[in-house]
Amino acid sequence: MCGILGIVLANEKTNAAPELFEGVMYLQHRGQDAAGIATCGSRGRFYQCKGNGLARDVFTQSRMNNLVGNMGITHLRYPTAGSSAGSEAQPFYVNSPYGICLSHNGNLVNSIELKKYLDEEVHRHINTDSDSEILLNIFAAELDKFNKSRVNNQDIFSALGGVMDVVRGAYACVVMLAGFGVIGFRDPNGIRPLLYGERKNKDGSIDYMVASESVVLKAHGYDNFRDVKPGEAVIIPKDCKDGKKPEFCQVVPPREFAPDIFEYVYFARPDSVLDGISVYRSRIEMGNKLASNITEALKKSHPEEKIDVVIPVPDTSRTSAIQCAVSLNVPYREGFVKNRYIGRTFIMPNQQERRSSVRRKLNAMESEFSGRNVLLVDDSIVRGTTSKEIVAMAKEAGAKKVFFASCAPPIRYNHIYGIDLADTKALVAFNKTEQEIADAIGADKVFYQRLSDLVDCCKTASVKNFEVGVFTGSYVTGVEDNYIQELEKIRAQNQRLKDHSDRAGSIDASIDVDDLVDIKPDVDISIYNRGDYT
Ligand SMILES: O=P(O)(O)OC[C@H]1O[C@H](OP(=O)(O)OP(=O)(O)O)[C@H](O)[C@@H]1O
Ligand SMILES: NC(=O)CC[C@H](N)C(=O)O
Ligand SMILES: [Mg+2]
Repeated sequence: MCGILGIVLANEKTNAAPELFEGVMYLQHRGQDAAGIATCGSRGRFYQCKGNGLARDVFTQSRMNNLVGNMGITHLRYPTAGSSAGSEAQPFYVNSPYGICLSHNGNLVNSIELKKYLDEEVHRHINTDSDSEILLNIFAAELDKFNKSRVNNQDIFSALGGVMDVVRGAYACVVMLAGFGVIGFRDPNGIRPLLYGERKNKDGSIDYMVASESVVLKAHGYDNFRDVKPGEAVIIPKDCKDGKKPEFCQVVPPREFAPDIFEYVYFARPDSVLDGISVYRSRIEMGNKLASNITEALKKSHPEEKIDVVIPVPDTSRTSAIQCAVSLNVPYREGFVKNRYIGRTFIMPNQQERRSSVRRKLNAMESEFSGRNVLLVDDSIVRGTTSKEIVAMAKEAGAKKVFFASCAPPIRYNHIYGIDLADTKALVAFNKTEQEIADAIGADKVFYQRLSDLVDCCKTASVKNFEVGVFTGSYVTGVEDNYIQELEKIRAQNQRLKDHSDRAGSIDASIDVDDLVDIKPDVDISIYNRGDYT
């Protein structure tokens, strides 16, 4: 999960950067690790600012002043392949052919094979462990095949067809071609979301936006918006006038349409509508279905007990928890107060930080817990970091019995398209029964949503299937045999590097030579990924 956004403004004299900055503020929840903006000026030159940190820290006023041009793209990163090094912040850039910048949301499951192809067949240099850099170079190599000094829309659509034929996995992308325009495209299964919208100006001209979530489009006055379809691309020319306008093309036939159900469970903002499905309404339904499950299960396991109060685990579960309480006819109380200055803990880069952040983020009010049987409701239990701490805090605050309900079914498999989890052993539900999970997090009982119920909460007449591999272990694109092992290897290597540098204040002499050959600088040092965040 990352946030991506692209804008082309009709007025060629207006800079897109301020609106790109405003826009990423609506997508920050999709990635807290790194942020980047690239714009393109009237002479076809790119301007870029990217680095580790939240958008508001990376995009300072002085850096923004350098970003000129009426079109641009952005990225908010939650690293899911490679590492969180500054050199892997996006957008990525290649100078040949034509000058291309790319922002990518998703993961490529055949990145190892693609990297080999780039090296051995088309001789392109890959400078990081990011699969997004691979994707950019595959697109560049496809465009190169035309061997033209200038490409047209048809060439770009054909090149994207070539990309979609060889690349497997999840990818929603915004791309900027120097002096040409902004391109949006979505993988043939539509795993990650992408929307397109138009905003009419007073003089009749039109601005265009492509973004990960509808909330950005809506907030910026873009209407007439729609989802990019699986396997579809849109090209927005840099100068939409004199009859020039965006062009859509179904570049490859769509495959099984399977948006990631985790967008509805956790990733997306509740006020977004993705693929015609309201995230908010789906979460309300999750609360309803969960309540009927709980009533049934509690009757069997604890017939003598009753739930006194429903308490959400802020923030994401709130919508479902309220509805769950209404359905159960039990009072809803905000027993945990959230510190508004702490971000999402799940997408923080390391376990130690995640664990301490849960306590800093949430504080229990004794008055709401003391002497009561509480039902804590969360959207999901993944590593169990949050639930373990939360249950302990509820008990410390005097709760009698603590039941823990999850709006998603048990997560027992990797999420290969967008959660930073290579090791299934890190999942609290891995190889455990529900009672063992309850014991592991210290709860008296856990309640899980059924998968069929979760699908029912989200589906519509036009979207019936979802990517649910995280619950079943079966993924819509399949996975290369060694893909997960390779991700694990890179992660372990990054962790060793980090441990060494944390201990010594810098890389120490005892570090394994194998690690040193792949050192990840915090500050971006490569010329073609040049950042201004120093
Ligand atoms: O089992 P875990 O590994 O702890 O992961 C699950 C938790 O992480 C997320 O919260 P997060 O703090 O990221 O964001 P939120 O404030 O949007 O709920 C999610 O909403 C769960 O609470
Ligand atoms: N979460 C994402 O979409 C990440 C995109 C890409 N795989 C990266 O790690 O940078
Ligand atoms: Mg949460």
